[in-house]
Amino acid sequence: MTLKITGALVLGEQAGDLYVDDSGVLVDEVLSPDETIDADGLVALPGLVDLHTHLREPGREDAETILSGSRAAAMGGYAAVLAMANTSPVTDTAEAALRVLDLGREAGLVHVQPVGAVTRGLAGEELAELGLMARSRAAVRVFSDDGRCVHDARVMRRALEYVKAFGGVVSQHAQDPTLAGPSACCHEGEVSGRLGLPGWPGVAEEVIVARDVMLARHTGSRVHIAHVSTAGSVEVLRWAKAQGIDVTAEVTPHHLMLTTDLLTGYDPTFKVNPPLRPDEDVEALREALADGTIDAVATDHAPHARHDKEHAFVDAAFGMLGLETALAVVRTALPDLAWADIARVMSAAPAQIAGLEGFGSLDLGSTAHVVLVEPDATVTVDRGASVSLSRNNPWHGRTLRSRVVHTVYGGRVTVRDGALA
Ligand SMILES: NC(=O)N[C@@H](CC(=O)O)C(=O)O
Repeated sequence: MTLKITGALVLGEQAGDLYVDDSGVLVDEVLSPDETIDADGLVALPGLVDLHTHLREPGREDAETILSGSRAAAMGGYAAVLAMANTSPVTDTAEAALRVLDLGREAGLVHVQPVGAVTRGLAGEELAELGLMARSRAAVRVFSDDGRCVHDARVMRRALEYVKAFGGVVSQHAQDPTLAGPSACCHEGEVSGRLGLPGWPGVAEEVIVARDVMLARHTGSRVHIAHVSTAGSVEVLRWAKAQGIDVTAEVTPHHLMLTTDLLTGYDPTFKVNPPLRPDEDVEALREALADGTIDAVATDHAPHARHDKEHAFVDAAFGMLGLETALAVVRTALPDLAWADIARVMSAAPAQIAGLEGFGSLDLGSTAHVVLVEPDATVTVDRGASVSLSRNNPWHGRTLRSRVVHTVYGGRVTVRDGALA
C-alpha cells in the first residue's frame, strides 16, 4: 500500500509532499499512490516516541492492556512506546520482555518496546536478567525499576557497569526512600502543610540525581533520569552535562504545566509520583527543556482503574493518563518552542536514548512514522472520549492547543481524521 501526504509543513517549515512506498519507507516520489492524505496546513513531525509508558499488561488488564494503550499512543501521535516493567509479573526476564514485545506486535499500532527491570521483582536487591533481556529478540536497552528507586548505591553501580557492555541505559526513578516516607503523597511545602497531607521534599529526588550522575561518571556508563520534577535536579543535570557526564533526562507533560495548588480540592486525579511541584519548579523545567538540559518529554502514562484511584487522597494510587494529550500539553505549555524542537524532544532524542533505530526522522529512506498535527486548533479535553481503559485524566475540561489529526506507523495509517483508522 503506497501513500502520498500532500502539502504538509514538514517540521513546521516549508510545505511539501511526503511519499511512502509499499515497504513503508519514505521515498522521493510514488507515481500513483493507493491513498492520498490532504495535509494542507498541517505540521508533519516524525512519529512520537515515549520513553515512559505504563501499559499494565500483564496483571492489571482492567486498567489498560497493550492493545488499549497502543490505541491511546496512536491517538497521541506516537509510533513507539517503552513499556515500563512494573507489571505483574514484573518484566525481569527475557521471556517476560518477549511477551510484551509480541503483544505489542499483535496490537500493531505502535512499536511496543519492553523496558526491563533493573532488579528482580523490583525489590532493589539482586540484579534482574539484564544480559539475557538485552540479547533476546526483544533487544532490551532501557532498564528501570520505575515506581521505585534503585536506592542501594552498590546495586546501582553494578547495574550501570553491567549495561555498559551492551550500550544499555538505566532509567532511574530518582527518589530517596528515606526522605520520602511510605505515607507521603504530595510535594512537601506550604500546600501540604495547609492541607495536612504528608509530603516529601524536592531534595529526595535531587540527592539521587546527584548520586547517580557521579556513579555514571565513575563507571563511564549511561544514566537517564526519569520524570525530573524539581529546579534542583535541573541544576545538577546542567552541571553534570557541562562535565561531559553521560546523563540524559526526561520531563512529563504534567510537570510542565500542573502545580501543587491543584491539590486543594483533594482530588486524587492530581496525585502522581513524582508529585506536582510549585510554580518555580515548573518554570525551571520549561527552561531546561527549551535549552536542552532536559533531553526529552516522556508521558509517564499511568492508567488506574476507578477502584484504585477513587479514594481519599492519601489512599489513592499515584499516576495520571498522558499519551493522548502529551503533544497538545507541550504545545500549550511552551507555545514558542519551534516544531523542530518539539520533534527533537518528543521523537528524535527519545529514540536515540532508547537505542531505537528507524524512529525520529522524516529523512528519505526512513521508515514512515509520521504524525500530522493541526498546529493552532483548540481542543477541550473530555475524559469520556479517551480510548484508554482508564479515566484518571488530569486534563479533563481544559482547553489545549493543537490536535493530532493523522498518525502513520510504518507506512500504515493508524489514526485518520482524529479517529482510530
Ligand atoms: N507515576 C506514577 O504516579 N505512577 C506510576 C509509578 C510510579 O509511582 O512512578 C504507576 O505505575 O502508576
